[in-house]
Amino acid sequence: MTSPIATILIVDDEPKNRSLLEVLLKPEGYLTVTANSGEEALAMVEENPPDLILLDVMMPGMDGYDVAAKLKTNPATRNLPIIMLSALDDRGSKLAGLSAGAEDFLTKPIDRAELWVRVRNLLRLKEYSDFLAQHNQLLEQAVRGRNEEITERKRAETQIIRLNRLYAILSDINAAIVRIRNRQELYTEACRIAVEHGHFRMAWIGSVDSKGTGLSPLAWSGFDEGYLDKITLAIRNNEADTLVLAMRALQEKKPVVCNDIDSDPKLAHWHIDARQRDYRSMGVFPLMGDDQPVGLFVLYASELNFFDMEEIKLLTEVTANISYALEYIKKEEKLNYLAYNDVLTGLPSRTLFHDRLVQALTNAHRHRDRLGVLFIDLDNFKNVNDSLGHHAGDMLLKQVAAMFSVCMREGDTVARLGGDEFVVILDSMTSEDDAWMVSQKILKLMTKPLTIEGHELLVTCSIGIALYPKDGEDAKALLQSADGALYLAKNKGRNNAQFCTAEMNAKALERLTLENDLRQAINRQEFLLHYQPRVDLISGEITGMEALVRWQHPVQGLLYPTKFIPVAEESGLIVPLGEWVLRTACEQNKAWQRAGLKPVSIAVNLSARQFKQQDLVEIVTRMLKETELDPSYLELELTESMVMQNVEAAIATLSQFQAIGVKLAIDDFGIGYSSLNYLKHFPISFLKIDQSFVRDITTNRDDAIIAKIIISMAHDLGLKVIAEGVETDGQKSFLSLHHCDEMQGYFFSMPIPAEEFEILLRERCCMSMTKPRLL
Ligand SMILES: Nc1nc2c(ncn2[C@@H]2O[C@@H]3COP(=O)(O)O[C@H]4[C@@H](O)[C@H](n5cnc6c(=O)[nH]c(N)nc65)O[C@@H]4COP(=O)(O)O[C@H]3[C@H]2O)c(=O)[nH]1
Repeated sequence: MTSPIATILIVDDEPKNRSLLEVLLKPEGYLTVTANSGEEALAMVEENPPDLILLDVMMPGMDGYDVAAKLKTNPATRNLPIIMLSALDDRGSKLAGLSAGAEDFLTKPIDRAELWVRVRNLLRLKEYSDFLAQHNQLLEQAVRGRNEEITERKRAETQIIRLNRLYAILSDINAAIVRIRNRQELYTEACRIAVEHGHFRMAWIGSVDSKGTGLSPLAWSGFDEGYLDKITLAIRNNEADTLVLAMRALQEKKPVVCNDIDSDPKLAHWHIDARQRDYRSMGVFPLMGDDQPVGLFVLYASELNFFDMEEIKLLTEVTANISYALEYIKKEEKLNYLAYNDVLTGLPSRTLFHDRLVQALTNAHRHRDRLGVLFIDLDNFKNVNDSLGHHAGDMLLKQVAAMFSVCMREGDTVARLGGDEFVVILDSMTSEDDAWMVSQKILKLMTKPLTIEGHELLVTCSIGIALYPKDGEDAKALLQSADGALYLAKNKGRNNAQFCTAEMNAKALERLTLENDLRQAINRQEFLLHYQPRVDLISGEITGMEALVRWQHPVQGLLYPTKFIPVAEESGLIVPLGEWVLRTACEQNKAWQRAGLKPVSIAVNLSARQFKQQDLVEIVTRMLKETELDPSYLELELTESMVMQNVEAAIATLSQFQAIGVKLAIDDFGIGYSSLNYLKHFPISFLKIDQSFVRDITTNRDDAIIAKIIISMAHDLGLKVIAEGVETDGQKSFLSLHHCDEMQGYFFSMPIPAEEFEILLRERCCMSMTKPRLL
């Protein structure tokens, strides 16, 4: 097939666009003609059909879609290839153009190289289809003149089938290139088309590493039966000599074919495998990027001598088009990356941050979650830039960005807005304190000097905190609040974090002071334990006690756990505090036993953080050993949520406690998961019904029913039930009536200091079952 000079009709109502396209196409050797409207274009096509049309979509009067539809419904112009031109880059416009019949679509501003490739491909396809049409005519003539050479007809038929196949591959792969913007999808589709339309037995595509030799198969289609696994193994074992054709194609950067695998001695190690799968010929076509091989398109056919000149030429063209598409995807990825990421730090950029914030706010709104935004500004960044230069400034920003990222949880976003401004989105916070804690973590992190280009620098930062929904319900309002809070932080002398409201700042300050005091309280021995008796419901005897921690604060007086346990938990101070409680409780119980008082067990509350400690069982064992308390006199109280968080790990830890003889109780039962069903898997001895059920047990029918159910189901599971917070005779009677085993509450005694509890025990006292003792 020889190609005469192709004529291209350019249809655009903008004269500037028409001239630009002419300037781009003429040097490539094409003849160009122009029309300034759809109507004029149709008239010109009728008079003198071009070889290809570049058709603008948006034109006054008849638009590009109408023109394409008209041409494609007319049998005389149906085969004219059309490339639509539009400033709209959306999928919908492209699909509308393609469904109007256009073969291809280009987005304005037109990329010169892309225009050339698309025009060249479509002209080539047209050449094939014209050629096919001519042959069809010849064939029809041949059929009509029955006596003409049969062999010639057969040859023409075979040629037509073959060309049809080539045409199908080229056109389908070109359509895939226009449609697909994802590398893997493109590979998979190209292999599928080669097998389904090109009738190859198998096709695979592999990528090549940056050294140009390491190959990894990424997509395949057709009859493989483990062949690709063997190739992958050969690659992994570095058997370059068994992959001769692939290696040659990579080195020579051009196609390599073998038209008879079975008799090629270089492929001897593949003979059996190839024969079993009916692979007779194979072709290896390199995919190129920046003049270097980036991959290979490998095709196997079940005919001998499958790859003739025409076939190789076409497949070379197909691979050139795939290579072009890969380059395009790479460019697009780079552009996307640059649009969404800060090049210096690799953090999300302002645009991506904004997208994520809007997304996070939508989720928070839907799930009624809280969300926090922190605005962070480095305090002395300008000094670094001025004194050490911009390069040092850049290095500092990179280090700081990496440090910020490290202290975030998965799901949180750290972004750089520009300069020394960073911003953090804290997703799904459990409490408002979370934002405060993260800000403190960041401030703490920044107290460590950084080494930048040999200089040791101390760079502090100021942080503004805003919370959704209270400080703003949309991205703009929230950012304004965070910015306002940052201003407050700067005004307060920098190196601190501020909320945007006075009330929140006061709370934060209080919390911060409490945490600092708590830190010193352990060393200053400001903690003490109070003990609350547990009473047997039938005999009224004291069966045990619960140790409850108190803090004798030097300024604020006696503080109760609800005031400081959450802060201790969040700051990690609960671990040393918890150990102190355990040791003191065991020591005290042993001391009473040594003094000859009635031996009873002591219950100690464990916090969630303590329960997660890897060496908790060892710590408890050590405490028991050191205090010489028999393990059967120690009970550990856990909440439902603690054991339900990781059921398997919880069962393992609880079993270890059971093995050493320590008893276990589930505290506050009923308010958590209410999964009595699960409880049978835990080796526990007691269930403590939460106060909130006991409170209204005599007045609220639901609470009464729940309490009754908990008691009877716990008994079925062999557990003892303890009711907490029993304050009245009515509550006590109800619980006795329904066979609750033990009780604890102000009705019997408030939690009391050790000396008072000792008196209770010394009296070997049966608690009064009729009148409140200490209320
Ligand atoms: N209204 C009312 N309240 C009653 C009555 N009887 C007892 N209480 C109170 O209910 C709480 C029972 O302890 P809890 O459920 O384990 O709940 C405890 C426990 O979860 C935690 N806690 C106390 N000590 C420790 C400790 O050493 N370590 C840990 N991790 N948590 C502790 O703090 C929570 C509160 O402790 P406290 O303030 O001592 O409050 C105690 C106790 O004083 C009653 O009849 N009516």
